[in-house]
Amino acid sequence: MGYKTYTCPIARDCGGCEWLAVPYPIQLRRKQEQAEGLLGGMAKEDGAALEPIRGVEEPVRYRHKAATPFAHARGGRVLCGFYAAGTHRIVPCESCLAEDERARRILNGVARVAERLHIPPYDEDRGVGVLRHAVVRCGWKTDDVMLVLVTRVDELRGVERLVSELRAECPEVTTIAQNVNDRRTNAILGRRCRTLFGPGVMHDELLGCRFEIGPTSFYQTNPAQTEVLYGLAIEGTGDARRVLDAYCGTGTIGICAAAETPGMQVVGVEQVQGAVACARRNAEANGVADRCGFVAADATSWMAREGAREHFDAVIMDPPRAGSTPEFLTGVADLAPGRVVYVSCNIVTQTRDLEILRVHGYRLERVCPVDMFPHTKHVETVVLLGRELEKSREHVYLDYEPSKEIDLPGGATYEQIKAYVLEHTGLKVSHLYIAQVKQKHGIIERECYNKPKSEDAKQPQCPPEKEAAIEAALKHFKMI
Ligand SMILES: C[S@@+](CC[C@H](N)C(=O)[O-])C[C@H]1O[C@@H](n2cnc3c(N)ncnc32)[C@H](O)[C@@H]1O
Repeated sequence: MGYKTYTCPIARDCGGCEWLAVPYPIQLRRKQEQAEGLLGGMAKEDGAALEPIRGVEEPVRYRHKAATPFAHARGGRVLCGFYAAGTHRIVPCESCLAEDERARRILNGVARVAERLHIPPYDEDRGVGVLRHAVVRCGWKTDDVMLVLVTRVDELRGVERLVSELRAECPEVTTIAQNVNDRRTNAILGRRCRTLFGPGVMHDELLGCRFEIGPTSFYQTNPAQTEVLYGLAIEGTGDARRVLDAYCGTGTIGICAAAETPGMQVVGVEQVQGAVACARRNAEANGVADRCGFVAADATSWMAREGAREHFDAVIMDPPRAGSTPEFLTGVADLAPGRVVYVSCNIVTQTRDLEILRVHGYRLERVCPVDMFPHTKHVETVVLLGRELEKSREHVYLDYEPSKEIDLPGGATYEQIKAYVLEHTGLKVSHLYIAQVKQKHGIIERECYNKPKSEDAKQPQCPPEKEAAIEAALKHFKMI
């Protein structure tokens, strides 16, 4: 076929690049099909464009973060590398073509130093030993390199010697942190950190903004494709003035959006305290602190407590693989932003969550897959949703005034009525039909919702079974 393919001496054993032998254009086609398989039906129903996947020119050296576990080997040797697919057997690796060249060299250097200084690797079966993992992150637009040593215990004997040997072995490293993970879990990082050398943080740049990254902060692994991903997300906010950046990490998307859009205000919500502290410093460093605020909280609890009182024109959400929660998504729908941009690294949970937003009147407008991890089956997607209500307002209800509706004692919003009818009868009812039934019962006056664009503009009449379903909902919400 003439396609370039890549080889790796440990490809057979290492579980990392499962599609390495597949030519890159075919990998992209498979990912496109994966996105179409899960999101295609919804996109078609909503009339949204499922755009071609954004791939890369040269699918190598794209990972700027790399990690290794450690294990004992005969003769006091310390092993590091990748776990063989589906096992906890370590496959040593000299150089990985997916990673920044510095990363593996540094991780192997850590193993050599641990061996020399007799620092025992963690034994996960017995829960003993000290050194669990090392994580290295290399700057894309900077020369910063952060090394994080993950240990089972706080105390590191001979720490000064350890640091000086690591610096001699890995001169590229600009900061070293220790992270303590004392839990018997597969999660790499624990909660406690301390700086062993250098500033304890590193910096990198995305879309012209400079970001501080801490040892436990989430920061995208593939920075070049992150710019593509963020560009799509920012484009998706349209002309929004006030934006919620939910699951914001170190504030990267919101800060890039605010830096690009004069006057835009951003509220970021993130559960990792350290990442929020970085986000605040990042907003300062990029001159947008007066327009960007960050809250350390679980997104769902924040939405229930504070979010419900806010107004946003657009919501960007970028949750972890597990996706969001029904409570958060319902909270978003209640806030009724004109646009929702859902960035995801797991289309399965994204599809589940999008269904909830659709029940509340949101419709897919664009679906953009992005390849963040060549040679793997992972695909990231940016889905842009608009509010059906906005469209109907524009097209049918020129004089619609939501405040009159929402202010009614015991009243429910149009979206709540629609959701109730759908849940109890399976019928989809439009804003217009609800308005007609409300008018029939004297809840609203004609002038406030229904002014045809022209004399001959057609208004379909609510069919009897939908009228009965809407009346049941109005009774349920004690509106009639
Ligand atoms: C996929 S990352 C996205 C971060 C950021 N948007 C970026 O591009 O760097 C998901 C983020 O959600 C945070 N997170 C996970 N669960 C959360 C929750 N329940 N509430 C708030 N943030 C959460 C994680 O700590 C992580 O920073």
